[in-house]
Amino acid sequence: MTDTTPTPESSSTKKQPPTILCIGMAGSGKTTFMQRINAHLHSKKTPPYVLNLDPAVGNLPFTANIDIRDTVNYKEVMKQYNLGPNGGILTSLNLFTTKFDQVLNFVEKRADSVSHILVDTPGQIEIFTWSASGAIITDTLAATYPTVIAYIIDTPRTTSPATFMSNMLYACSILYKTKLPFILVFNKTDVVSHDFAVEWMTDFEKFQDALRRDTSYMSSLMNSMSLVLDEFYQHLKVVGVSAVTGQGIDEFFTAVDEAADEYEKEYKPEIERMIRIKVGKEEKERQEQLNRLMKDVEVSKGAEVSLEKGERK
Ligand SMILES: Nc1nc2c(ncn2[C@@H]2O[C@H](COP(=O)(O)OP(=O)(O)OP(=O)(O)O)[C@@H](O)[C@H]2O)c(=O)[nH]1
Repeated sequence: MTDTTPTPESSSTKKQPPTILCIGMAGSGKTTFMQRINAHLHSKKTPPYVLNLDPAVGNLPFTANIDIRDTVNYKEVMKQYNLGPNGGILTSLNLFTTKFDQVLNFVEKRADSVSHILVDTPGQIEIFTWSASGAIITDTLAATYPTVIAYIIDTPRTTSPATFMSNMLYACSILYKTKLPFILVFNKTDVVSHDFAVEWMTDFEKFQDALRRDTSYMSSLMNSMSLVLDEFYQHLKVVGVSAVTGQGIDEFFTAVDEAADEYEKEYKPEIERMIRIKVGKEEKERQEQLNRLMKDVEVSKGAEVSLEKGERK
């Protein structure tokens, strides 16, 4: 019988489908965007594999291959653990994460036949971005698949320099936390074009002008922070889309392809290096434990320990 277990080399050279993690503030249009990109891939006859990680979503306008709601009922979790809505969502995500190895097995079985893996995250952004389970899910997916963050922004609600800046700072914190290729998706461009945002990101003076016009108490704080963000913008891809009309979706997928290439060239070697360090550390600890055990055996001169005295009759 031949052994079909993939070696680390064969699995790392196999082309894996890019994973798109959709993250965004409540109401930014994540679910509508997921519906749009899912429909787009189906229309191209390159269907994706879809995961829904939002336990509180009422009506999902697309079919998810794996839906957290099939595993945990967040209203029951709220009752059982006496929690409010956010605690209920977080606990449901934690419970689901304990089974994530099984989820990965399902994904792996289909990885050869799907074009992308799409992941919708809970509406309350911090539940995914600042929780241990969110980090475990992100890191586990990113260890195998070229994983890309699609950060969805509600463009019409980001036109003031203050909201724009807070949104960018939030995106910046997610970029540095996940250390993954990042696409800023300016959604709802059917209502307001994202040109102002591109201008602010590429021309520092233009953003400074906008800040000067903004007389809110935050403007001096933002003035200094905008200098920091200039460096952050270098690491981003920016696209404007409308999840409702479908405009900009082709550009979004071009950005995903580029981000997936970036993952292979820059991020994957770093992720593999971190995994090697972790495995090396575990191996060292195991070896130390073994050495301690061998020492104990030496001290007792290998004499057998009688269990008879300790047995209760
Ligand atoms: N005009 C316009 N409206 C949009 C677009 N995308 C989403 N919306 C609307 O924005 C609202 C929020 O969209 P959702 O897809 O539910 O947003 P969400 O981020 O999943 O919201 P949560 O469930 O709170 O996480 C809905 O009323 C959508 O119809 C868009 O591209 N253009």
